[in-house]
Amino acid sequence: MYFVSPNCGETFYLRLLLTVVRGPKSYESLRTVNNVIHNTFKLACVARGLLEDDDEWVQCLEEAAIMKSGYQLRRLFCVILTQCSPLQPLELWKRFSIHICDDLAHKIRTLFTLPNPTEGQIEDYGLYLLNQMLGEIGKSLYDFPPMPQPIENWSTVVGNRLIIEHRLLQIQAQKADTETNIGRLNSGQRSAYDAIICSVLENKGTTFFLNGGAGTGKTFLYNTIAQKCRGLGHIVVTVASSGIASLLLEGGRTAHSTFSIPLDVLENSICGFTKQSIQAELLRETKMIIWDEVPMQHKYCVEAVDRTLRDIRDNPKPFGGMTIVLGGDFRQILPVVPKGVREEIVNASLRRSDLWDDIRVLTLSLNMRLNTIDSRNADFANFLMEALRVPSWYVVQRSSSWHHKTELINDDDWQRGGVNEGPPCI
Ligand SMILES: Nc1ncnc2c1ncn2[C@@H]1O[C@H](COP(=O)(O)OP(=O)(O)OP(=O)(O)O)[C@@H](O)[C@H]1O
Repeated sequence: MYFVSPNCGETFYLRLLLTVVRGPKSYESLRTVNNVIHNTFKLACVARGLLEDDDEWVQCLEEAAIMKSGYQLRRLFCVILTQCSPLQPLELWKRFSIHICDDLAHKIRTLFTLPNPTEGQIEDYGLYLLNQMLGEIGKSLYDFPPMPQPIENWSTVVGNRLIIEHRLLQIQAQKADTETNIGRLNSGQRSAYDAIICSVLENKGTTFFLNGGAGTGKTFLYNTIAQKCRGLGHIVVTVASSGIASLLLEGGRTAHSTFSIPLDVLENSICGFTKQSIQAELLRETKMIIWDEVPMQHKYCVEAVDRTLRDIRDNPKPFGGMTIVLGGDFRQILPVVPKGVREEIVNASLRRSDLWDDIRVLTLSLNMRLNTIDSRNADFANFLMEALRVPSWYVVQRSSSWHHKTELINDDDWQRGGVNEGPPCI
């Protein structure tokens, strides 16, 4: 018998019935249980006790509703629909829609200037957003009967939802006290800030690499720059290579989800969205991209984004002529190359990319996390920096062929943009 995935809906339930009903003469006879003709194969399966109930998903949503936001619950509901084949999705929706849509009254008031949205409108907008999320993975609410469809065509009012999300960030930035944060920048952060803001305001399209060890205030600077530019009405896309780091950035997402970077990225890969998509429209409107923790990303990921931006913005300059702030610390995690040897890992680094030649490096060196007024803290911070810069001075050498110079983080090397022989860096 052919394999049918549980995601195939009625076809799956038909197949399930065919495995248990003896000698069926018609589709109707398959749907008949105890002389009752059921409307769908799924209901016939339920009547035969072939399916489990949705208790598991009820418990999951009940627990999530206590601590998750409306957006996170919509994502979870989307996963439950697409991956878990709930028996009665409509019942789940009816039971939890109030939680799943709990942020939407505010959104409708802000986006559509509708002062008092009704419960029906809120739920309808929730269905619209759910449908959008399903659309990202090639599904729609039609695939999960009897889930209702959104009645209102919110897209004509909303436009590009990604751009709208950024407009909300701009409104927040305009209310924030950006000037106070700018005033708090130390001299290294301030000169980096000036260079980046100058590139944005004068449309220079420079690509920067903000280099700094742990605690040197990179995240603080990213957020200050993003806030300033958003306050001026520009769109700033903030991403990080890991989900945890993206949470520290205002409006941050992972680079993979924002740019739809393929999981198996290759030398000539491009991002997984078309020139007509809403992502492309957002990136054409974007003034600057801030990308944290780039050293842990394979250089092909950054190159794929560069290639895609040149294409969708019809501009042959690096990253389509947009100001880009890449950042991170080459002393921290390097790209993961499955079963890769040292050369392969080093080769996968951004520093081995052709893009590196066009990158302007800005360096932060003052550790802002430690209270350096206490000299013991300062000494410890310096020790850590040294241990990471020249690890072989602090560990027993395994081979005489190892040198004191470290790869990727060697000072001379920064000037030349090349990579020396030496032990793997931490
Ligand atoms: N100019 C500043 N004024 C006041 N506090 C600052 C300043 N810069 C950074 N900080 C604070 O110092 C701490 C470390 O900064 P941040 O997290 O930005 O460093 P980082 O370089 O991103 O570190 P990591 O690489 O570990 O993520 C944070 O608590 C941050 O709020």
